[in-house]
Amino acid sequence: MNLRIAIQKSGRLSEDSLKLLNDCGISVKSAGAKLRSQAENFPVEVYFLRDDDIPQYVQDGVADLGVVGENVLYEKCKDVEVVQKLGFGRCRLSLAVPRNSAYQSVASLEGRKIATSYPFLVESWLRQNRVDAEIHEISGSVEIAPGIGLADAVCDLVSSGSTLFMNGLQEVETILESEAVLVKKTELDEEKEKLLRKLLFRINSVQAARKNKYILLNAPNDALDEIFALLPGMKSPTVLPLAEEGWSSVHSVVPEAEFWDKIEALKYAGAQGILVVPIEKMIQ
Ligand SMILES: Nc1ncnc2c1ncn2[C@@H]1O[C@H](COP(=O)(O)OP(=O)(O)OP(=O)(O)O)[C@@H](O)[C@H]1O
Ligand SMILES: O=P(O)(O)OC[C@H]1O[C@H](OP(=O)(O)OP(=O)(O)O)[C@H](O)[C@@H]1O
Ligand SMILES: [Mg+2]
Repeated sequence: MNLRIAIQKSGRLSEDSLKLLNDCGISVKSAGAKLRSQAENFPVEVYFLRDDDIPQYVQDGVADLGVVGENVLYEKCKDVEVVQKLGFGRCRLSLAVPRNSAYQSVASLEGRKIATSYPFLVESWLRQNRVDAEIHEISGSVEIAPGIGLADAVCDLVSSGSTLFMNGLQEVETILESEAVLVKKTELDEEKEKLLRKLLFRINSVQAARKNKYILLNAPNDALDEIFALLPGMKSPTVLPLAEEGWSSVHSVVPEAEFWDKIEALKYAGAQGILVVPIEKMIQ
């Protein structure tokens, strides 16, 4: 019995999808000419596919699970269940117009032509905003459209904004924020659900580890109370005496997001020799 997982063959999500599986202790080789790969140490088989096809494959039960961007998932409207957000492939689906155009509000799109690979999402957004515009569907290189007279505006994915900039466009509306998600077929049999729970336990440990750092520092004993207040840790900090009288070593876990603020406060409280170490897995 295998869990069959569909991931993107080559593109923006491929490397992170494979890394996630590998960090979960599931060793899979990247896609070569071979488009199926059996993991060595977990009952998982990986299918390497075009990302657009993944929601359909999971809906049909050809694959049990898939890793896909929310942008593709919501465009395709397939009947699959989102199991977990994965924290990579972050981008937004945005409307953009030529930099020299006099865009003022959504109403400026009335009667205009919009080039996009996301006709369903754009259509729904236009309807919500009560704007009537024409959609011209193209499958790639969308940002070229206004420059060659194909459309007045585009709706495409943006992350750094450099593709828009290089093509003389400016972002004017965000219609969807997106990241990669793990999706599953709505009804899986009990044995596969059990494997999925096992996989999710590992994914959660990997994600928690990525969001936290292990911190070690030395501090004079009279500063410890203030330092403990800054470092709640998973339960409470570990404290070990140093060979030098009156000093201790403190170990704890700090969320990545609060990290720099904490370090400043710790130094101010008297901490020295602060070491910060990545965590490989974190089981809470
Ligand atoms: N610039 C970006 N930054 C971050 N994530 C992105 C970016 N562009 C796309 N993505 C995410 O990665 C997914 C795959 O993007 P990619 O450009 O590799 O797709 P593609 O060209 O359609 O690939 P395929 O050949 O599999 O159909 C997108 O659907 C989106 O979720
Ligand atoms: O805001 P930016 O950082 O410039 O990213 C945006 C670009 O990234 C994606 O294309 P990608 O580079 O993946 O190529 P593709 O069109 O072949 O999918 C997307 O379709 C945009 O064109
Ligand atoms: Mg695609």
